Amino acid sequence: MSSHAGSVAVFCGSRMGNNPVYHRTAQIAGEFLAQNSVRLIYGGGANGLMGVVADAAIRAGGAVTGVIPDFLKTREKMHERVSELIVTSSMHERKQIMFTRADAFWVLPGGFGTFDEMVEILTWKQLGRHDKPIVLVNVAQWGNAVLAMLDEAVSQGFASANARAMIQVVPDVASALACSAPERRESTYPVDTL
Ligand SMILES: Nc1ncnc2c1ncn2[C@@H]1O[C@H](COP(=O)(O)O)[C@@H](O)[C@H]1O
Repeated sequence: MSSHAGSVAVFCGSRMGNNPVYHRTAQIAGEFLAQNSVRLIYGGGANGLMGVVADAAIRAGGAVTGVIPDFLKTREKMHERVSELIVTSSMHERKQIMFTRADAFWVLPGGFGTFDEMVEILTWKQLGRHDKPIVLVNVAQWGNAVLAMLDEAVSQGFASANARAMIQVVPDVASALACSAPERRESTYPVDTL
C-alpha cells in the first residue's frame, strides 16, 4: 500500500442527495478504501452519504475512524460500529483531528458542510499549511457549480491558477485513489499554527 495514502478523509453529504448514483458512489468509496487497506476518516455520522461510506467500509472489513462533535451526536446520528470513534468538544477540534490524521482528502457529493470542508482544506493548502492531495470526485457532474466558482475566482483575479490546481477533479473513485499517494508528508503543519 506504499503507493497510496494510509488514510483518506472523506467529506460528503449528511443527506443522500437526489441521484441514486451518489449512494452508489459512496458505497464504492467505502469498499474501495477497505479493499486497498486505506483507513477511512470521516465525520462519524450514520446519516446520508456519510453513513453509506462508513457502512460500506465496515462491511468490507476496513478500518474506520469517525470524528464527531458532541453537539452533533444526535443530529447526525453518531455511528456506533466504527473501529474508532472520537467525540470532540467542537467543530474546530473535529476538523483539526480529521486534518491531522488524513494523508489525503476526497470530496464526494454533499451540501454546505461538504463545501465548507473542501474550501477550508483547499485554502490551508493555498496558504502552505499542508501539501496533501485533495480530490473531488465529480460523479454525475455534481461538483460543476462549485468548481465554476473556483474558476471564476481565478478569472476575476482573486486566486492564482496554481491554487486552483491544488484540487484535482476526477470522474470516479478508482481515479481518486490513484491521485491519493502521499506527497511531502513532512510538510504537514499542526492546524494551531494557522
Ligand atoms: N461549518 C462546518 N464546518 C465543518 N463541517 C461542517 C460544517 N457544517 C457542516 N459540516 C459538516 O459537514 C458534513 C456534511 O454536511 P452537508 O451539509 O450534509 O454537506 C456534516 O458532518 C456536517 O456536520
